[in-house]
Amino acid sequence: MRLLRHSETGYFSLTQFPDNAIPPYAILSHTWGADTEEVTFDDITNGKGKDKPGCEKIYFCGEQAARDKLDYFWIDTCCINKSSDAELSESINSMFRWYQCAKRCYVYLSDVSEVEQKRLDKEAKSTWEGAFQQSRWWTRGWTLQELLAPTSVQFFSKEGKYLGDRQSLAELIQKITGINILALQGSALSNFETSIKLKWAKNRQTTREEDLSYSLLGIFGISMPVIYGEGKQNAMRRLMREIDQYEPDEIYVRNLYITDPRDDKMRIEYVKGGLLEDSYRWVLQNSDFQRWQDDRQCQLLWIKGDPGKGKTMLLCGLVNELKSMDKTALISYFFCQHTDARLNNAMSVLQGLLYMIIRQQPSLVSHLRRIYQFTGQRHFNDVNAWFSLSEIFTDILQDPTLECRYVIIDAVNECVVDLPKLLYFVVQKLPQSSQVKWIVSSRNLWYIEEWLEGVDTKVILDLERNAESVSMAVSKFIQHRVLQLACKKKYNNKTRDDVLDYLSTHANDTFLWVALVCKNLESIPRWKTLQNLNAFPPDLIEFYEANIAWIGMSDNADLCRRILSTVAIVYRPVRLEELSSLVGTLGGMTDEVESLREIIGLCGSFLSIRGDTIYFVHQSAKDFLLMSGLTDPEGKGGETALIVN
Ligand SMILES: Nc1ncnc2c1ncn2[C@@H]1O[C@H](COP(=O)(O)OP(=O)(O)OP(=O)(O)O)[C@@H](O)[C@H]1O
Repeated sequence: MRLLRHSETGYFSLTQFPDNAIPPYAILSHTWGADTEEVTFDDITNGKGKDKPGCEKIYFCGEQAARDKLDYFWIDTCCINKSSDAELSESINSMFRWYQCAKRCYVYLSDVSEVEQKRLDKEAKSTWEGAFQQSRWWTRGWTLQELLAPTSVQFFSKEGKYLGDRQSLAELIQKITGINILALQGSALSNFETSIKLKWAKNRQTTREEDLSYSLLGIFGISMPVIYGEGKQNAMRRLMREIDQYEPDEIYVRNLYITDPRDDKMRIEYVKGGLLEDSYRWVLQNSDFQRWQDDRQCQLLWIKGDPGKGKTMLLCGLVNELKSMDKTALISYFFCQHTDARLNNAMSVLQGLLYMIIRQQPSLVSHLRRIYQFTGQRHFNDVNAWFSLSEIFTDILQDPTLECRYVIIDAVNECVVDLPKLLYFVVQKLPQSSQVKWIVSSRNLWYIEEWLEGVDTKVILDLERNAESVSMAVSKFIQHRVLQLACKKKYNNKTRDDVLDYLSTHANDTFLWVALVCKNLESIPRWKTLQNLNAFPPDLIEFYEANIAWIGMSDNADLCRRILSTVAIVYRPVRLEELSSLVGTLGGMTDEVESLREIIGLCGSFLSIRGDTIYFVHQSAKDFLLMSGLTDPEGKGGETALIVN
């Protein structure tokens, strides 16, 4: 791959790197002007092209990359020597990967100007949105993969002003392109059907007609020779043939799909307010962790701790760390979640782990094919499904070509359906998978301990025994969150320091408590912060009790009580529209979804809404409601009453 960097002359120079030694780089996405306007490979090699209009975006990209501390960057106009057919063909087949591996992708929108818009419409609140939606960038063929392949896509106006990124603008981009929001949030493209991906590409244009097909190679994860001159139809026919060849096995993997744990990890990190490295990296220095990592005999690391001690976030961090320690290591993981019926049973765990392994090492699909080619989808649902899947998993674990080095299961205590089956599976598979290291996390529960007791090759990392490290991690979390709060709520220094001090002295080494208190402070007017601060009790249970009492005193106590008791006793997360009828039968109140949304906000320490679904902010909130006797299953007429006062 050939990369650009600033040269000593103040212009740019090109350096060729072998595939295994490519430095971190940024990449530009843009639309091409007329050929004469763009700076070419020859221009850069001969130090020319400075007066061409296309030079502006090269300067922009270089400067932005420097701001992001990246020395190198790539631009298609001048990093490919297009006079070489071989290089052009190789570049077209590599392009998706190049965008995928870039640290940052900058989308330079030459037809979106904040300044011009402001001049035209002084009243306009959103100065660029209209032009953004109309930009030519959305109509071009190649820009589809440039939007979807990179992990970080940032949009800039023609003045180089940052407009937002793919994540923050996801809803608007979905509206413009019709692309599924999950794909915009980074979900693997293999999760989307061929017809859907073809729909995303429909109505896009390319200068050369064959590029309509060539620009989709990476999106479908295939490669084929580039033959300019073959025409649009032939190129499309060849593309479809390649896709069809790959499809039959794809069906087996899709049938396996319950969830993509990579999406779950992204969602969990997002919902929990973002992963903070400073609050989990202590584990890398921990002697138990190091023993597990260094000693070949130690296969299982069991991370255990009380509610809200940061286990899930620790595992999210460990996935990242293990990946960056060994870039070739394949990791399969699963995050159990009691509140989600897709994520709370042993079968889903197995399917999720297998799905991740096969997605990353597609050749292993042969183990699935062997069993399922005669039976198809039904086999995944019948009474023997667990046993045949376990057999497939065992075969995969013993496959000499297996590249999977780590299997990680978070929160096994939240696997409420068939937990013994799952634990039996883990304990039994350990000796049969000597090249794989396992991590399991759970709360401190005797029945899990009983299951894992017999494993000789395990190391226990007990968070309660590492209280000092956890305490420091919580302190860093407090500092981070309070600074965020202070910034958002515009606290003065005294308020900020008082909040910091209060949280530090009362956190009791529990992340969750801090997270919940900060969430509450977010919804309190700035001037009431100190007044309300001392009302938060330091203990998690007390915290929930205080919140229940608080809800009890509010004008909407009855309504909140009904909602909390309904959501607590139903088996799966409730959708807003379902709740309206449930609560309606309880009290004949409004069934307006938006009103319900607001009312749910009043139960904020317990409930949150994602999309249209209501979740407990944390499992412990639900545990608290169910176990502390605040729900009364004997309630009248099948209702469950929550005693608030
Ligand atoms: N490293 C971290 N970065 C950012 N936030 C964190 C981190 N660790 C913990 N938190 C915060 O603390 C909260 C609780 O953490 P987490 O859910 O990981 O705890 P847990 O031990 O898995 O709890 P439980 O056993 O009850 O499931 C999270 O919602 C998050 O807000």
